Order: sequence, then C-alpha cells, then structure tokens
Amino acid sequence: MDGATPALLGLIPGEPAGIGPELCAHLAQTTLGNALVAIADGDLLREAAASIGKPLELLPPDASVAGPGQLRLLHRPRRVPGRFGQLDARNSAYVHDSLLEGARLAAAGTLSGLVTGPVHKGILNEAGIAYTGTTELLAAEAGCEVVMMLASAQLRVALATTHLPLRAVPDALTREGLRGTLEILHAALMADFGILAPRIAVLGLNPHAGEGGHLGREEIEVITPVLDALRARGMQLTGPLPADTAFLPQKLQEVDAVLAMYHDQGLPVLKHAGFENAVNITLGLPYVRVAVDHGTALELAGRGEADPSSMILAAKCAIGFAARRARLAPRLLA
Ligand SMILES: NC(=O)c1ccc[n+]([C@@H]2O[C@H](COP(=O)([O-])OP(=O)(O)OC[C@H]3O[C@@H](n4cnc5c(N)ncnc54)[C@H](O)[C@@H]3O)[C@@H](O)[C@H]2O)c1
Ligand SMILES: N[C@H](C(=O)O)[C@H](O)COP(=O)(O)O
Repeated sequence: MDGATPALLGLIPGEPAGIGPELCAHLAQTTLGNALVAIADGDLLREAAASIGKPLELLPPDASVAGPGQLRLLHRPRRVPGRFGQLDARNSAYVHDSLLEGARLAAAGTLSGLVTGPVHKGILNEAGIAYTGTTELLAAEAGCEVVMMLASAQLRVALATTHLPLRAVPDALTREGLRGTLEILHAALMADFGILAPRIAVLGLNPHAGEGGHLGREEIEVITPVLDALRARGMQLTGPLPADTAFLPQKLQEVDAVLAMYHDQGLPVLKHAGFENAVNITLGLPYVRVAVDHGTALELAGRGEADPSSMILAAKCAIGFAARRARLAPRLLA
C-alpha cells in the first residue's frame, strides 16, 4: 500500500450486520473486483460470502487478482463477532474507522477512490459517534464542501441540504451555500460526466415554489438571487421550479440534473424510478467516492436475497470516474 496506485479503489462494506459485506462478496465474483481492495474484517467477508454461497479468497493488498472469487484485503478487525441482521454498537467504531482510513488513503493518493456500502446512521450515534452520513464525514475529513448526488441512467438528483431534520432545512439554505452547491454540481457534470454545458433545474423549497411569496419567501430571498448571479456567469439554470411538476418526463428531457432543496424532496423520485439501479456520488471531494443507493436492509442480510446491482454499478462508476480523472489530469496540468 505504499505510493500511488492509480487504478486501486478502496471497498468499504459499511454496517457489518447489514447487506454490505455480502454485496462485497458479490463484487468479488466480477472483474470489477480486480480494481478494488477491501478495507474490512476478513472473517466478516468470509462469513458473508458463505451465507450467500459464493466463493471468496482474500489476498494481500498488493497481490494480483487472478480470477473470480478473489479480493484484495486490508484486514481491519471488528471489535466483536456478530450476526447478520443484528446491530451491535460495539462494532460502530470499526465502521467509522474503516471509512476514515479509506478517506485518508484516498486523500494521500494511495487509493484513487472509494466504493462504500450502506452504513446504519442510528447505531453509530447510539455508540456515541457523531455521524450524520458518510457524505458529511468525508467532507469534514477532506476539509471541503461537497454535494450529494444520486444518479441513475435516467435521472441525476443533487441535494442542497442532506441529513438534517426537516425543521432545520430553511435555515440551512443560504445564498452562499447554494451558490457553492451549484458551482460544485456544475463543475462535476462537466468534469466527471463530460457534459460541456450542463443544464440544471433548481427546485423551490415551498409548495408551488412559494407562489410569488404567498407560500414562503426562500425562493425570493435566497434561491432566485443565486440563480440570477450564476446565470450572469453563463450557467444554464432553470428555476426555482415547483417541485411537484419538475420531475415530469417531458421536463426532465430538458435538463442534465435536478437540484432539490432537501433529501426527501429529491430522493423519493429517484428511488421510485430506479431503486437498485442508481448510485450515490459525493461531488467535490479530491478523490472519487461512489456508494450504493440503498440502506443496510438488515432483514435481508445473510439470506442471499439482497440485490447487488447498485453495489456493482457503484464500483463500475467509481472505476470509470477514476480512470477518466487519471486521463484528464495530465492535460489539465499541462
Ligand atoms: N448508502 C448508505 O449508507 C445508506 C443509504 C440509505 C439508508 N441508509 C441507512 O440504512 C438504514 C436502513 O434504512 P431504510 O430501511 O430506510 O432503507 P433500506 O434501503 O435499507 O431498505 C428499504 C427497503 O428496500 C429493501 N432493500 C434495500 N436494499 C436492497 C437490496 N440491495 N436488495 C433488495 N432489497 C433491498 C429493504 O429490504 C427495504 O424493504 C438506515 O440506518 C439508513 O440511515 C444508508
Ligand atoms: N442519503 C443517502 C440515501 O438516502 O441513499 C444515504 O443515506 C447515504 O448517504 P451518505 O452518502 O452520507 O452515505
């Protein structure tokens, strides 16, 4: 694990009692596993593979992967053995530490990105770890602003605010924050998705985008001034749009991404349309991070019933983004 290994990405299963470990075992059956090194407990991965009837041979982090069923491993032990489906707060530090270690290895250039499985936010908090989401954890560790975007082949939905109580959303929406979010989203659509002139639809916060100020004033006082300023700089932005009709198929044809003001304004639409076929991308980090579009699904863990599609897509996307950045970086620096 010394020095830069551009094609290597960290694979972090997330909650050990959830479906993340078995999804890693699924990944190891594909050629995508060749570009990954798991940062995880080796026994946990073996138990997960056995639970779904898949072969798994764990290799040292610097080994060559010769075939399906093999996966590189940076072994990091759980605090206690566990059972699939049963959360144990004693393993929360293990989850948190594996994410932080991945973040540090990626920030140092040892890994070119991270693929992460689902984390149970509640059990980390019950263990006394301040954690609202991996997006926020990675942002804090990297010391930068980021944007959460969930993407499927049909739709990209980014969020202006992420994991916070609904009551706190209006106060969290500031002109400065929204401008930063749109700048990060716009830059990522160009750099990672190759869209030369991104078109972004920006939702309002209130019903009917505030109805001219009669149903709320955030559209007038926060959103519109930011959109006007960024349009003057050449960005193609529509909005603030009424959220109830912004996702009509004909409207989506005209945009490359939708910016929702809060988590459950945007994500239910995307998950309804393409659950398991979408990924969660953290935009703005100095490295690639792509995660699954679903949670820990404790009730499915260890039963062989979890769909690995989103995990496979997450790995595919992360590897693709990392390769694209490696190709473009020398040209940008030239
Ligand atoms: N990427 C992440 O880290 C992430 C994402 C969402 C939720 N979560 C966390 O997961 C926990 C549980 O959340 P939830 O119950 O709201 O959402 P969930 O996604 O775990 O489950 C919602 C429903 O989808 C099903 N499901 C989920 N993934 C599936 C898969 N791969 N194959 C088949 N069915 C699947 C579940 O069985 C359940 O019926 C929460 O603590 C939440 O914070 C984490
Ligand atoms: N908001 C995500 C979702 O609903 O799928 C999820 O909770 C994970 O977020 P992180 O990127 O913070 O892991």
